[in-house]
Amino acid sequence: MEKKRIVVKIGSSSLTDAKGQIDQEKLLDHVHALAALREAGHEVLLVSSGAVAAGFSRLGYPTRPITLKGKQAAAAVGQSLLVQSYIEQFSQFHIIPAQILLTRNDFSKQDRYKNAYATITELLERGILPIINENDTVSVEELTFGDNDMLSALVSGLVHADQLIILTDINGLYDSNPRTNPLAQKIDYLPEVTADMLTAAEGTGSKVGTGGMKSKLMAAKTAISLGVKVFIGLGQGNQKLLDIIHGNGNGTYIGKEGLASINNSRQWIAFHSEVTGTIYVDQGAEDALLYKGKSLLPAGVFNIKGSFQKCDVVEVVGPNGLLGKGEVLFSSEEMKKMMGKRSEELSKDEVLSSIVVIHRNKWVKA
Ligand SMILES: Nc1ncnc2c1ncn2[C@@H]1O[C@H](COP(=O)(O)OP(=O)(O)O)[C@@H](O)[C@H]1O
Ligand SMILES: N[C@@H](CCC(=O)OP(=O)(O)O)C(=O)O
Repeated sequence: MEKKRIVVKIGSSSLTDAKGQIDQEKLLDHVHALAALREAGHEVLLVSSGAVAAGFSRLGYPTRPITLKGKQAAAAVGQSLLVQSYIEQFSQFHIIPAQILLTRNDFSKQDRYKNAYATITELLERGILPIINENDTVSVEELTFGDNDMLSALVSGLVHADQLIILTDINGLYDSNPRTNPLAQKIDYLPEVTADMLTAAEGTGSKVGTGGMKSKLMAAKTAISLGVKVFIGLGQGNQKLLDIIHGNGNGTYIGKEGLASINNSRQWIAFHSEVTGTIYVDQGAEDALLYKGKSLLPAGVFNIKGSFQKCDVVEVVGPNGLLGKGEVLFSSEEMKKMMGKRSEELSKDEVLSSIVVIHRNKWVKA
């Protein structure tokens, strides 16, 4: 049997009740299934929502709070209750969980991103089961992942998972919301996430969850572009996750077979980096970058905008518009002196150790 790396995301509605209590029976069902997946030899990471939903009633809120401070306070209480339940339930299977709380900044700063990867890999190598959630108590609205569906997609890419399983309270994607349209048809397989599908998934989800089906589909789109196939749906009993990875799950499978994984440098540039400048290139450079798989050389650059440092990420614009993003090997000041010059002229300059502006391994197409 081939050992797989699986990320399982469990939504609030699959862990808690509407009154704001952890549903221990539901949680135990998930724990059983996660343990069975490991027992079968697979590596497992869990992205668990439910902190706000598990915490709000203890603070005296009648429903899930809507203010930022209310959600953060509820998450602070609920996260520890959740992890306490996981530790207790996993102990029956001799599985040691590790709590990892991430913020958007942990992805956008490259050193933190690399560090998160190293730590998670170390935990997996030592047989620990990482339980990941957003660090809700310190995340501010503009700096969040949006929801845990997107967090789970980004985590799947980071760890090069074979599959992302999003467990929710409905058996997959329908062509319109089945809670409001009794004629809605279930979709068993989706090769890719289209704009039409995103429209079909509009509408709010449960009272305790956040994003509804649309946020799951947007996450699926991201996971697929990171090379990870996705399942969205539900199941019951300890075999449910094994059934899902064997193609017998009750839900929607998304993504074609044989998706290519993307290395972490490229993932970081494409999805997490902050762009600090723009480089304008001519037709020859556009062809080299887009169709010939080559690095960008100074001769093809005719203008730059913004102030950037070596190793910053910049956008590259060609005669036909935005081409992509890449890690630049010279600062904007150095670039001003270099642009338009042919490599032979530049290599005479001993100050410059390299004449590549953006290396092809640190470049991603738009
Ligand atoms: N096209 C659709 N297909 C399936 N579910 C949909 C669709 N549009 C909206 N939904 C809603 O999305 C809900 C799942 O999202 P949500 O409650 O946020 O789950 P979770 O808490 O698991 O993240 C479903 O219960 C359903 O009401
Ligand atoms: N970090 C939040 C996640 C909220 C969230 O995305 O919930 P869900 O839509 O149920 O996955 C929490 O733990 O409550």
